Amino acid sequence: MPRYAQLVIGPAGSGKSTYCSTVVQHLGSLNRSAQVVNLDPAAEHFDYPVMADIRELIQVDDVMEDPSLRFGPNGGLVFCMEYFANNFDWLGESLGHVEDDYILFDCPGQIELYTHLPVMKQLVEQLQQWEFRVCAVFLVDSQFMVESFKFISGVMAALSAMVILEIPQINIMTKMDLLSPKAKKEIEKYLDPDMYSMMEDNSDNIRSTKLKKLTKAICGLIDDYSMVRFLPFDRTDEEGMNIVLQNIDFSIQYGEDLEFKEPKEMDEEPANLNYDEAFQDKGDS
Ligand SMILES: Nc1nc2c(ncn2[C@@H]2O[C@H](COP(=O)(O)OP(=O)(O)OP(=O)(O)O)[C@@H](O)[C@H]2O)c(=O)[nH]1
Ligand SMILES: [Mg+2]
Repeated sequence: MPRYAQLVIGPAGSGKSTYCSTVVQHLGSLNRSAQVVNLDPAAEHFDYPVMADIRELIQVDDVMEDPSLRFGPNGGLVFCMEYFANNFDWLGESLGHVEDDYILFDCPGQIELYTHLPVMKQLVEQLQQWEFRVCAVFLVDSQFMVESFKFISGVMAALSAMVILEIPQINIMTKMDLLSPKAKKEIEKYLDPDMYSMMEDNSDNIRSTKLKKLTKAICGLIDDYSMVRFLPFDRTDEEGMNIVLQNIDFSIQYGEDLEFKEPKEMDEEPANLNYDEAFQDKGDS
């Protein structure tokens, strides 16, 4: 039987730890069990019960205080993650082997982990060897996405994680509950973005012709290949959370084996919604 994993990633403060605790609670209310592993060696606060905590293996404070290392907070975190990559046995022992596991990994927010360092890719490969079906859940804070250029840089960050990890990725805009109804309406255009018109709207702000051309080329590439879109995540909206979960479950084929063993009733709803259908439903409502 496969095991299932969500790698919860995204910039610092985007809401990763809050997402993990909200989703675990929500799954509990649906009678589905899920566990969380904290992979942030600098974590100070989270309010979910942990199945395993990287701080048992190594802590950033210890690394920073070590006189032979003398790292600052960011270098310290990179050191911790490299140490972790050399000690995956610790994670293997902590996870044990329970069939049908569904585990959320609450990852650190440093962007360099998803742009050029190999550790997250190594983690994915290790989990796949342990028979996990892994997807990435990339979070961005909706508060920062109300302007086109901030949005484009968020898209690029999501894309860089997609390219480096090479696994299915669901991109999510968090903290939707903090938006006013007007801002919510405004942000809808960013969920399934038309990058060409976004570029047109803002191209007057760019003075350099070369930069204008480059931005246009990037927007065109993203749009032509429909590479990045976002699902809204509002922790106060159960229906919306279900749509996010359906997309994630679909990407890791959660439930396929269960269906195989227990044939469905004729009139039963399909367990997995197609990504487009789910997105369409949300867009229409
Ligand atoms: N209102 C609201 N606040 C949120 C939500 N998600 C996160 N927050 C708040 O945003 C802040 C950061 O959230 P965290 O969950 O710690 O973010 P994180 O991505 O784990 O942060 P790092 O681990 O430091 O990178 C906290 O004050 C949270 O309470 C949300 O959906 N709604
Ligand atoms: Mg966190």
